[in-house]
Amino acid sequence: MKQKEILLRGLNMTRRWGGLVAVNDVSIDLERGTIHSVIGTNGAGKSTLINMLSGEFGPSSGSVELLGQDVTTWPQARRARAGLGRSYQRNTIYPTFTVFENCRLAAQANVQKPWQWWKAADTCSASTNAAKDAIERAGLEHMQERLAGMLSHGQKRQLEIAMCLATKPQVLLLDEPLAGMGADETERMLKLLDTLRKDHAILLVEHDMDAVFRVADLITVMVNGTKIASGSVEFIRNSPEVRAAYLGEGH
Ligand SMILES: Nc1ncnc2c1ncn2[C@@H]1O[C@H](COP(=O)(O)OP(=O)(O)OP(=O)(O)O)[C@@H](O)[C@H]1O
Repeated sequence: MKQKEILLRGLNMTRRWGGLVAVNDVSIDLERGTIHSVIGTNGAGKSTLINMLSGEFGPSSGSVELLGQDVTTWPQARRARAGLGRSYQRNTIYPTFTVFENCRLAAQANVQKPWQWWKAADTCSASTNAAKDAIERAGLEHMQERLAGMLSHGQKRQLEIAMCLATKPQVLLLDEPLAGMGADETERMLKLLDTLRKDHAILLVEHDMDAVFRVADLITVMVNGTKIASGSVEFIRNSPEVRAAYLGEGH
């Protein structure tokens, strides 16, 4: 049997905001070749979880391991350089730059050599290659010279994934990549996630349940900061606790 390759591991993570426990003793493994989705109602703690894994802020207790190394105290930029990519709920693109320029900037920003900013950007071939590769993988080749601000909502979300890929991550943390998308855009994004699956470990926080049930390999369900269930799509679909706590009968 193929050996599991755990790329990112959150262990017994708890995050308190004053008296509020936003995430309570949650552990999660992200494995290469797997889309692991975290679902839960508003305020369940999904963004807090993703923020602790990405390094936006640390856990109040618990730890995070990236590629077998304890990174709990590492800031986000250091984790990013070590292979952790993240896309945001909010738009992080530069609208007056092209698709290509946005990706190249993302690639350059991930290099730990600030003086490279002083070089003419087009001489920096590593960033250029990373940007081209990311654009191709995200299926945006035909619009790489287009200004990012001119893209449709769905294309902007695709660009955000491309910008994330330009940093050459092993792990992708995706916070609601389908938010606000129409049916066609959703289909395109699901296809993209499917193709990215084999090379990466993907964490998908998403409200669109139909999409989650179609694309995820594993699902973790959170309620009020606590993990109430984690397992295969079939396991979650048939779990009475999950149905009672969260899902309607439609799934
Ligand atoms: N910076 C903060 N300061 C205080 N409380 C916070 C902070 N961030 C989140 N919380 C609280 O922690 C809890 C979990 O919030 P979180 O945003 O992680 O939930 P979520 O599952 O991502 O919700 P949503 O689906 O609405 O995005 C909520 O009660 C929220 O109000």
